[in-house]
Amino acid sequence: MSTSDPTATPTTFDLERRVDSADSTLQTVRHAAVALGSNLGNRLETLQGAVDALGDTPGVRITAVSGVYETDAVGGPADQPSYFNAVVVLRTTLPPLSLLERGNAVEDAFGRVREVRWGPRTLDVDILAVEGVVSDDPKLLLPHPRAHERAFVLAPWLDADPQAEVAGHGPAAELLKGLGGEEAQGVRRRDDLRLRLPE
Ligand SMILES: Nc1ncnc2c1ncn2[C@@H]1O[C@H](COP(=O)(O)OP(=O)(O)OP(=O)(O)O)[C@@H](O)[C@H]1O
Ligand SMILES: Nc1nc2c(c(=O)[nH]1)N=C(CO)CN2
Repeated sequence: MSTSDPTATPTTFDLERRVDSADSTLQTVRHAAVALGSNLGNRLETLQGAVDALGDTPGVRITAVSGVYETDAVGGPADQPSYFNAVVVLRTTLPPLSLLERGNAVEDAFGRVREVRWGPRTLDVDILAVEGVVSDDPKLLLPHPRAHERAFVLAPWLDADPQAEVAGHGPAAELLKGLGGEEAQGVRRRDDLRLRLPE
């Protein structure tokens, strides 16, 4: 409206502006970090498929993808195959629970079955952190409650975001150092392998 008179009739232009400004508050854009893991099937193809599927999600834009790390399985049944792990950093307008649901749908699309805790899986998608969000809802704990103690998470996360921090625990670089570095937990960067950012 060209006038501040509250009784004046709003023009179409003015109404559009007000709707736009309401939209911008509904559509908060947040940074988030998502961990990917695979230790069954074609691990590299699965991780790339997961990156592409996440990147294809309306309201999600992937801004960085880590290198690929081959990692000894932590927890669960003995003698599991090694994992390929990676981390993607993204910007999203999705509410955190919708991001989790999308991650679960991508796991299902890659044949994830849930039988044994920490058992082998074609694909695991974990939400590591969502900017400004701390959650104690067991459906979505944020930051991820075990991220700070897992070199297979911290090493690729640092790759994708050297400034990464785990709220309540500190900078990822310090946390990884405190664990004795990546080698201490059997985490090896595979320089011969690479994940592409979605086009
Ligand atoms: N930050 C999070 N990211 C992903 N899942 C979460 C998160 N917080 C809570 N969950 C819940 O954890 C449940 C179990 O997830 P999942 O089977 O992938 O665990 P996991 O990957 O095997 O183990 P871990 O949680 O130790 O990584 C999911 O149903 C989900 O609702
Ligand atoms: N190396 C490795 N070990 C794990 C992983 C993983 O992604 N990589 N995920 C787990 C449950 O999320 C349990 N153990």
